[in-house]
Amino acid sequence: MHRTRIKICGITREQDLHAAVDAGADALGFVFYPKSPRYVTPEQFALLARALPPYVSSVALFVNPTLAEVEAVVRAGQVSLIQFHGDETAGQCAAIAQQAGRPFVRAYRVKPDTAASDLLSCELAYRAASPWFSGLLLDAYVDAYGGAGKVFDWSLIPKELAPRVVLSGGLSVQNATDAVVHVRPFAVDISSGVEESKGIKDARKIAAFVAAVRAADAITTSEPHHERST
Ligand SMILES: O=C(O)c1ccccc1NCC(=O)[C@H](O)[C@H](O)COP(=O)(O)O
Repeated sequence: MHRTRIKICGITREQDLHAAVDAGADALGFVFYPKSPRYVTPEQFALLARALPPYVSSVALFVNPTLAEVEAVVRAGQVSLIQFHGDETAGQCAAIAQQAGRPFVRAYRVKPDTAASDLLSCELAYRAASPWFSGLLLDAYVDAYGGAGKVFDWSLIPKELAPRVVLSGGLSVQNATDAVVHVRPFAVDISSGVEESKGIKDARKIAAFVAAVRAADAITTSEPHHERST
């Protein structure tokens, strides 16, 4: 049975970390962008990371970081993966990931006029730039670097790319089935859709989202690929 990986992003409290782990999340995201309402300091992360159980990945999110900023987080607590959300070039991501000794995901903010070839060539360029490149996270292009709760047009995602991407941007329990059944991404990522307020997660929304994704996985396992509705 296909199992869509799930990342719950923007964790700021230990109770929310436990809620996400208990619900069955595969990865937790921690935001190190000071302007974000979900920002945690390396010191806060150090305490949160000690509560992570084995085999749950921790993803450290940055916007145009220096190597020193990334290394401070990697030293503070267990970081499985770096996620770049700013205007970093492939070379900058590669250099920081190499120095930090961590794989990385490149966030790509999809515009209405983004072509399939843009996404495919971006993935190719990053794969060529670094053995530490893990994949693309596709998010909506809005006036924020991330965490905006906005959906982009999923029909822009090339079918051959979908199984390798993290689908992000405005996901919720309401659109989780559509996302999994019609896009069939490797993973989904959610922040706003499981919050009671920015940075404060709602355990019931987390559990409902994970359950919806798992139910959709059961559908895709039993049925051929559906044409996308959006
Ligand atoms: O979440 C933030 O506040 C944030 C700030 C700056 C850069 C990235 C940020 N989040 C990145 C994520 O991976 C979010 O989960 C992703 O953008 C989806 O967010 P949402 O649309 O709210 O589910």
